[in-house]
Amino acid sequence: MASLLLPPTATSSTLKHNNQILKLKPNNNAHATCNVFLSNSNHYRFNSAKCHALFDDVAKGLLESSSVGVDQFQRVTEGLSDMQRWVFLVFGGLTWIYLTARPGVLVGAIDAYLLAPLQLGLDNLSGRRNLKRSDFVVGDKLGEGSFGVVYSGVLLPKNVDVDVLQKRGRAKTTQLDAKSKDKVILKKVKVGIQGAEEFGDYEEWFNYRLSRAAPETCADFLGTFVADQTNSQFTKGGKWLVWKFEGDRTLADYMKDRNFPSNLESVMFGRVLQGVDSSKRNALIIKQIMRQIITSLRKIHDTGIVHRDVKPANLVVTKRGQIKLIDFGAATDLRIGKNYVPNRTLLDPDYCPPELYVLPEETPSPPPEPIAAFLSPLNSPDLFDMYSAGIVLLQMAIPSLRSPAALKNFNLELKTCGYDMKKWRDYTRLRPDLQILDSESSRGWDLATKLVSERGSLRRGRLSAAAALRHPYFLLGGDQAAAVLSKLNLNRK
Ligand SMILES: Nc1ncnc2c1ncn2[C@@H]1O[C@H](COP(=O)(O)OP(=O)(O)OP(=O)(O)O)[C@@H](O)[C@H]1O
Repeated sequence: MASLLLPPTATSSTLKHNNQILKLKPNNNAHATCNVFLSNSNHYRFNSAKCHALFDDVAKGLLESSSVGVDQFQRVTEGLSDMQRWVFLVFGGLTWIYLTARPGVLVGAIDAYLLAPLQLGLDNLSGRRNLKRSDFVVGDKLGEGSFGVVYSGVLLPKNVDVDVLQKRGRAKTTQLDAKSKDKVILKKVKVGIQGAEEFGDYEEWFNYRLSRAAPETCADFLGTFVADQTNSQFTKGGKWLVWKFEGDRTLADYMKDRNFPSNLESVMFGRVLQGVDSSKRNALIIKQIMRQIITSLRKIHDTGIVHRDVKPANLVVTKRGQIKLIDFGAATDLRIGKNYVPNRTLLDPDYCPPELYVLPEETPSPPPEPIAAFLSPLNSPDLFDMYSAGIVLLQMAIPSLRSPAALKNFNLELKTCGYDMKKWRDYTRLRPDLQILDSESSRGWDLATKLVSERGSLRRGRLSAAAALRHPYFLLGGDQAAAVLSKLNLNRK
């Protein structure tokens, strides 16, 4: 039987048993009797034998209620000296802290080796992944990266075959009168280009991973198919990735317009801001966009993923005013070290932080995947994206930084100033209009200086997504209130 040792010198012991706080107190006459005070203020006196039995009961109860783990721990630690037991405890504790610390190597491993295969099985059963080329009609080309070409397209209804449509001369998206829910985006991975196949595999992997972990942050991923080589529309075979069409324009498209940010007002806030001073409106629109970007980054960073290509062209604006991340070809998952070293051509130098790689430069380059995963909790890899988010904030708030040429000049100046925005402000010849950032006690400016900066060490330096959301810039949530109001109005109509 388990027994609780109360040394003869002990004056009292407090224990919790059956939801009662028991205070056991030996009497002055040593072991002859003891007093038991219950938390319901009852008080009992026991003789020595009863007292001993009571201690035994309490000890047994404690051991039983403290889960099987205690039992196992006892078995494991049986035969160990006190010193060895302490070493065992400290080592176990540190391992646990390491595995569960951000970005969460343990949960990452569970996701990669358990949940991913499970999702694959379920998707196969439900037919979600059984896409084939004849399910789609491919439309206009929307973009071309180093490893893929992106097209608009339409997902055909189940009973319609693209070959039949082609024979009838109706195999163009414009001829299909597609409902918006059937519109898709297709990315064809280039064939015969070194690294392209790997890029396609990574992008597929990250999209499935995010559809499990943070689906609201990115475009809805429908799956992939491999085209045969015979069909003219899908020349040369190769892998295709398919997403739901999320919106006509990216943030970059909106920013090219002279009316930015007013051109986003109705999609983000409906008519809620009518009557508000125009500079305040602009500031609120920009704040809402930044809030959404950083909230999404916090979510993906919590899953251990760093996007590494955050820029206006990779942020799609949905018709409900949501900002969604696309293009995960350069992303990395630090919990399992996936795609740790991206192809450098995938990184956009205009939005890249000075440290370039996600781990600090001191890390021997390039560490193999498991080592990258092992090191990741010790670093702050997410800060890579926060720099890019800071550049997006600057471009939105300062009109003269929006063109690619101006951004390049800005980056040259910033480099000369050692990535110190305060120095840049005195140094620049770009005559920036800082009105939006300087409004509301310069909170926007302060946030920008804490994002567009050197990475720093041990979280002293650039702000993480979670810390940025706690910055005073976001505390006065006028933008959030307006967004909620506008949604309420929409729902009422
Ligand atoms: N889910 C989506 N919904 C709407 N539009 C999308 C979606 N995905 C991609 N696009 C459009 O396709 C364009 C190219 O997509 P993406 O950035 O993923 O491809 P890419 O091959 O990396 O091209 P690039 O190198 O030009 O960025 C985007 O800029 C956007 O306009």
